[in-house]
Amino acid sequence: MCRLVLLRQFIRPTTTGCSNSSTPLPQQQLRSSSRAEPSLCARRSLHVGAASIKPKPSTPISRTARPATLRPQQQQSRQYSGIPPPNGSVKFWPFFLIIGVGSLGYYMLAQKRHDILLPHFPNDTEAAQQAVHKHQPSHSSPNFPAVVPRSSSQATKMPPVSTTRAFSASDVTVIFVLGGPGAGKGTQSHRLVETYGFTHLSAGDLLRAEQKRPGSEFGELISQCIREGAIVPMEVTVKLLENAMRDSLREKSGKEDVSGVKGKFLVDGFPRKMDQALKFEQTVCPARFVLFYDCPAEELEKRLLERGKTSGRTDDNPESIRKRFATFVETSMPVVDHYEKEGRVVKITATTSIDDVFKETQKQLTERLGDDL
Ligand SMILES: Nc1ncnc2c1ncn2[C@@H]1O[C@H](COP(=O)(O)OP(=O)(O)O)[C@@H](O)[C@H]1O
Ligand SMILES: O=c1ccn([C@@H]2O[C@H](COP(=O)(O)OP(=O)(O)O)[C@@H](O)[C@H]2O)c(=O)[nH]1
Repeated sequence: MCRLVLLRQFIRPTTTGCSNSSTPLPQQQLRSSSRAEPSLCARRSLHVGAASIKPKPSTPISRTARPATLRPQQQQSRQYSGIPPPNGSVKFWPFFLIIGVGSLGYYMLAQKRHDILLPHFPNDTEAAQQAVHKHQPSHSSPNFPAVVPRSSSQATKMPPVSTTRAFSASDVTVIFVLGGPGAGKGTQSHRLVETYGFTHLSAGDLLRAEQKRPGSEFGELISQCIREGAIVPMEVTVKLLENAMRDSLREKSGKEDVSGVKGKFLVDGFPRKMDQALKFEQTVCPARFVLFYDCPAEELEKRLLERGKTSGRTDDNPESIRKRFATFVETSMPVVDHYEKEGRVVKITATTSIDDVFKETQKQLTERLGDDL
């Protein structure tokens, strides 16, 4: 894909040039940077070592050269350092007391920090994903996203993901809407809602709403992922989408049980990672196809910086944009490639005007969906 090539060219110099980038560093880069650190340390210690082991003029001290007797002042000071007290017992308890109190203080501080901090989010995006994936899905909170209080012993748990499909593809039409950040997914989705009555589910909007929800167990995790341009663990996003679909069908039908209720959904900005794609199609509903808005990085960046003037989003800034581009190329494009191999991608050039992009979208959807549109 020529646009992809452009995007890859665009991000390469920035991602490889920044050492504190949150995007996944190529393994080689990681390895070389970890090799560089010891050598820096080695240089430092060499420097210190050279100073400390500088040979002093040798003045051999022979036993015979020592003064035979100590002056009274010296004798007194030695009583406090080396010579045992008159009663013969050395007092060790103050040392034990200090060590004991110090250890207890350190332990309490460590416990407190452990409770306050969410899973440590390292700079490397892939490492961050691994860190959060260590938290296994909980099988005891079926009403996610419910208010799950964080007790001191409770780590962040992922919501459960069901193993059967929540909706039937014969009732529900799902179209994934993908494209780089700022490609116009949201803009085109809104138009499609107005014209065809789709239900628009933006994964990013759902995550931002969950982030703000008082008592959300995932708020801090989501906020960190979004700022870092990383992908929130799929359990969270898949469950949010499933819940939103169910809510929409319930609202539409006025029934609690939504089996047999028809609906058509634009799932915007999802799936951004292969695991999400597979999990959603296995457990929620298979997608009909992917609407992919193709746009070069230069244009995306221009649009995002413009949007950032008014969006209030924590990730519409140059640093986060760079990270999002890298995540898009490395993690999300393989999803598009996967669906393309299956003949399930409808590619639309997103560089023309909003109206023209929409006309092209309508044309393609009509061809694909026919009466279902
Ligand atoms: N075809 C287009 N031409 C110019 N600007 C566009 C176009 N499509 C969207 N935009 C603008 O670009 C910005 C990003 O669009 P948006 O739909 O929010 O992108 P996404 O949902 O893909 O992140 C918005 O400010 C929007 O008005
Ligand atoms: O399935 C998703 C969709 C979004 N995000 C996060 O939400 C951010 C914003 O996504 P959105 O689709 O709102 O914005 P875009 O980047 O497309 O402009 C992304 O960078 C990710 O951090 C995520 O983790 N999983």
